Amino acid sequence: MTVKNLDDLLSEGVRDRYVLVRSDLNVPLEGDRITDDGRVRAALPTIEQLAEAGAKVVVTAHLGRPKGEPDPAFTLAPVAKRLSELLGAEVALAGDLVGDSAEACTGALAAGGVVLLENVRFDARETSKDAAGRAELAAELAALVPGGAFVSDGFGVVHRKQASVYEIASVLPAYAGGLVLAELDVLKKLTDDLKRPYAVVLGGAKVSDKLGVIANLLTKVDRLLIGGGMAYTFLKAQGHEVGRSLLQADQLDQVRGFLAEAEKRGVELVLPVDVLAATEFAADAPYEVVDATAIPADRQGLDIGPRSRELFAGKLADAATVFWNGPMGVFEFEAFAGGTRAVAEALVAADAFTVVGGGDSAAAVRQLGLPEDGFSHISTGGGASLEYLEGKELPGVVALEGKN
Ligand SMILES: Nc1ncnc2c1ncn2[C@@H]1O[C@H](COP(=O)(O)OP(=O)(O)O)[C@@H](O)[C@H]1O
Ligand SMILES: O=C(OP(=O)(O)O)[C@H](O)COP(=O)(O)O
Repeated sequence: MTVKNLDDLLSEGVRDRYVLVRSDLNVPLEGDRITDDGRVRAALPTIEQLAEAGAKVVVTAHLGRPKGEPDPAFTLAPVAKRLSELLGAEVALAGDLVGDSAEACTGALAAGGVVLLENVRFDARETSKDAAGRAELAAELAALVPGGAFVSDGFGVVHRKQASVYEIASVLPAYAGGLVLAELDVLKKLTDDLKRPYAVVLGGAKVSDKLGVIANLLTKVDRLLIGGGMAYTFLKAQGHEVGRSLLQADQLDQVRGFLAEAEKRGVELVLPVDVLAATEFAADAPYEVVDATAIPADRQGLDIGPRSRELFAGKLADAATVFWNGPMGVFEFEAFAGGTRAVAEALVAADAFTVVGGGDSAAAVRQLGLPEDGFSHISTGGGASLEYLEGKELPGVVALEGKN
């Protein structure tokens, strides 16, 4: 891979030069309170190095999945505030992405200053399927930073073929940021120097996205443990009722295929045997422990149950390598955090190379008070890590290759 990196850019000299940085600042929020600032902290070193070298730093990032138009619920304002605190210098938030406010803010930047553009997904062209639309937005972003360079540092989003991740690298001299390189370096160990048994644990709520990686993972892993919101599509595919639990009804056939393929390949596919079935999606919802095969029609599974926790921990105890993405339940609610805690504790206890990936999974580990050094690596990217482990090319990395 011939990719220029941040050090190359710094050694070219950036004083008074614009640098557009794509970071992943997609943090969990409760109202306007950031519940875990891990991604902001992870983005900091690149921004700091560029500012210290006298660049005019323009940061672009997304928050959540707004519908391609401005939506105050997804403003990056809390992130700009946190970034300012961590940086110890004011980071202005432009009121838009490529409009008058962005032009004014970037135009007023002094050497060493940092500006954050408003949520890049407020513009429908960012995530558009139409490459011409994405290219147009990339050109508008580039116009904000005349004579500038681009640093790709948002590891959590490198699997997305989006304007600020992919097309932008064709219109500005492009460099890989330290975070992207560091993350790829660790993940390489899971592909090039893999110790077996190799277990992957999947959960979380981005079920449709992450079902897509399973076909490939089945060719690589010894054990696949499925919990979280992902488990119910598997239970349903086995013919069980899942009540009002999260379900990807249009992918049941695909999941039946995974079950058959796992059996054929001798991959141990482990599903929950019991779940906490709640009356509603709420922190104080009444719930009961039920067999995973007998979820009442009016209930939804919000966590894996005690027998499943033991089962999962047992399957992880003698693994040599574990990759985990996606909480086992709605860990944000104390009553439904036990399954996630059990898996996290099993990883800490295991004598294995352990990687946790994903915004919420990493947040869960920290919020539940587990020691960060109990894991070999905590990655900022869930989907990005999974697609790398699948052996897929990551658009945000491909875009950097052979540039400059
Ligand atoms: N059984 C479940 N039902 C609904 N949501 C769930 C369930 N289990 C986990 N979740 C939710 O999944 C979310 C995280 O999913 P995801 O974004 O896929 O993980 P990550 O950010 O680590 O990649 C959390 O907010 C959690 O509440
Ligand atoms: O949170 C993210 O990914 P993750 O949940 O897979 O870790 C990234 O910010 C990417 O967000 P997206 O999945 O909405 O493209």
